Amino acid sequence: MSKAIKDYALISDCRTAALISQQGSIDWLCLPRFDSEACFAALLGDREHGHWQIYPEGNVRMTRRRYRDGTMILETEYHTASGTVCLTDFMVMEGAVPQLMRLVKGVSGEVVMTVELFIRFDYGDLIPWTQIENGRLIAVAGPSTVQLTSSLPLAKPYPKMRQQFVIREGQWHHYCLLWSESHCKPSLPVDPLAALSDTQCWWRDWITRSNYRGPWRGAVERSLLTLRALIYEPTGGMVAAPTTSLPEHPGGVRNWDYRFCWLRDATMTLYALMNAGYRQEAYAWREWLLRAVAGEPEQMQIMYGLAGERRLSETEIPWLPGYAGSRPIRIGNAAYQQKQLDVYGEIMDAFHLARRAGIEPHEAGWKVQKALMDYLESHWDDPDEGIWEVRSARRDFVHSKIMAWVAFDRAIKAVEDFGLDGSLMRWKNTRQKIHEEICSQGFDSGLNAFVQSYGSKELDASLLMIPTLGFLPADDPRVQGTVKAIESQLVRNGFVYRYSSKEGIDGLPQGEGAFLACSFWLADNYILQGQKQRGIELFEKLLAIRNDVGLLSEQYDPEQKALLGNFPQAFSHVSLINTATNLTNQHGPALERKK
Ligand SMILES: OC[C@H]1O[C@H](O[C@H]2O[C@H](CO)[C@@H](O)[C@H](O)[C@H]2O)[C@H](O)[C@@H](O)[C@@H]1O
Repeated sequence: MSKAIKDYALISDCRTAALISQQGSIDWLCLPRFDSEACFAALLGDREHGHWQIYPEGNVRMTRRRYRDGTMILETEYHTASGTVCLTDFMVMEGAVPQLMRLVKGVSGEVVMTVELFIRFDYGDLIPWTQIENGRLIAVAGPSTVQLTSSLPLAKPYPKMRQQFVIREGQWHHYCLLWSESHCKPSLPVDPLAALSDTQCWWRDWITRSNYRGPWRGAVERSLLTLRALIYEPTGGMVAAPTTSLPEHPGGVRNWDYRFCWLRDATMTLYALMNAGYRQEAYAWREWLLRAVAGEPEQMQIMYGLAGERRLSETEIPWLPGYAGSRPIRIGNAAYQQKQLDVYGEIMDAFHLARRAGIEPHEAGWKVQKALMDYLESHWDDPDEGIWEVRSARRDFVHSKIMAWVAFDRAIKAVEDFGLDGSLMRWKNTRQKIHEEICSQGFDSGLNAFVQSYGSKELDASLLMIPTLGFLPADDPRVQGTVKAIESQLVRNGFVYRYSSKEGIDGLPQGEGAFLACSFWLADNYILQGQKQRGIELFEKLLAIRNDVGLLSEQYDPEQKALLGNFPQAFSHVSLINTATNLTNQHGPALERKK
């Protein structure tokens, strides 16, 4: 049976990441990159699809987990009848190759520990050739070698490695799993305690650069660290989440691969990081973006691989049973071929925010922005698949049109406020035309609300972003009407669903959870409307559903009280940071981006 998603914690070396259960089992690890094949895939199948567990033998009375302050180093303490043991898990930062370190420390008494290692390459399918060589376990298959070293002698690995050892108060042992290319000689593992200290310094140096000082500092810093953990250090690209196919509905088909860089998710992340004072990441992201979108504007994609790869073809993996039986398991994401007009607005907004934050302008950057604007001038009125990436017919999504308006608005501001050259009059005319069109075709006076697409009677929670984007103020009656309508139709148990779950709305079978980012956006609206206390209540309700180590997935089932969808998801953590910033800013929301 699948463990609850909330049972997992994340460790990362900003190249790849692992998910570790409360029971000390690493059930998800792709090597060497976030988007590589998994060598532990028990998350989407059974233990035999690959896992690595270190756990006390016998009865565990209590388990306590936490990250070391300001780091992505996980400490899990197991209290048993005979003693207490602490397992410290982390990925080594800045190692030559990915290395996952596990330290076992005796805290009190003595505890018998069991170690079980089952390496299966290619998402649980490929049985590696495994042997013990010079005290090291070496597993080879195709392009990858995984090597395990330890302070303890290793047991024979056929078909899996299973061993026990006793740990007494004050003792410690370690295991190190190291990846290398199979045609190369495996690298030497680093010293575990030196690696622990260096990795701790790396994360703490990073988090001390945060300028958030409000009352939700713990939650904000954990979210910032999570976002940082999802940035692929070698290129500056960022994955939406480190997993594939964690379902939006248990047993359902809404299972997607999120191990790619969405321009939308990345620009929103950049916004949150810039607000928190992280400029270096903004520079790295800008360079990544300029490389990824280089070329003809009409060939720009809505998402790319970590290094800007363009072909992300979606395939299904038939051999994995899926999380809670949720199939198919998808590798790749067909959304890369979609048209989503909002990304132009996201990019123009991100560059605008960077200019406002004093990040020095970039000549090539403005050239790219102007080329995108040229393209958008003749395409803003095209129908598209929209922010939610519907897999049905293209429509005139109101959110997409609003983001087209944002693109022109920020281009105009680049000329007016920052002295850049551009077609000011033409852009102003188009901005006005889009605004008028949205207000006449995207607003339903019967519902007194903006609707999902032109002529539709459906609501859409993406429209909660209208005031934060500066399209209309929060006290505009049409915005207030939209918030009211969303409250009455899309809010259940206090959580916001992104749109109606009616058959045919998005081309997929029904059934998904409340969308957490949308729930944070509702809190933003309360704050903008001056209802700060209501905003705080909703925000704290959302904080309460984070798991024990502060992580959120994409969606939530309020009835089952279960996190759903890929985990942890950047979108949710970005929204948490933004709402906290909004609430903390005494002089009004920081999120009003129009200025
Ligand atoms: O639910 C349908 C779609 O779900 C995914 O998209 C969602 O995640 C993206 C990454 O975080 C986000 O940018 C998008 O707004 C969300 O709707 C999936 O990637 C799509 O293929 C799928 O159609």
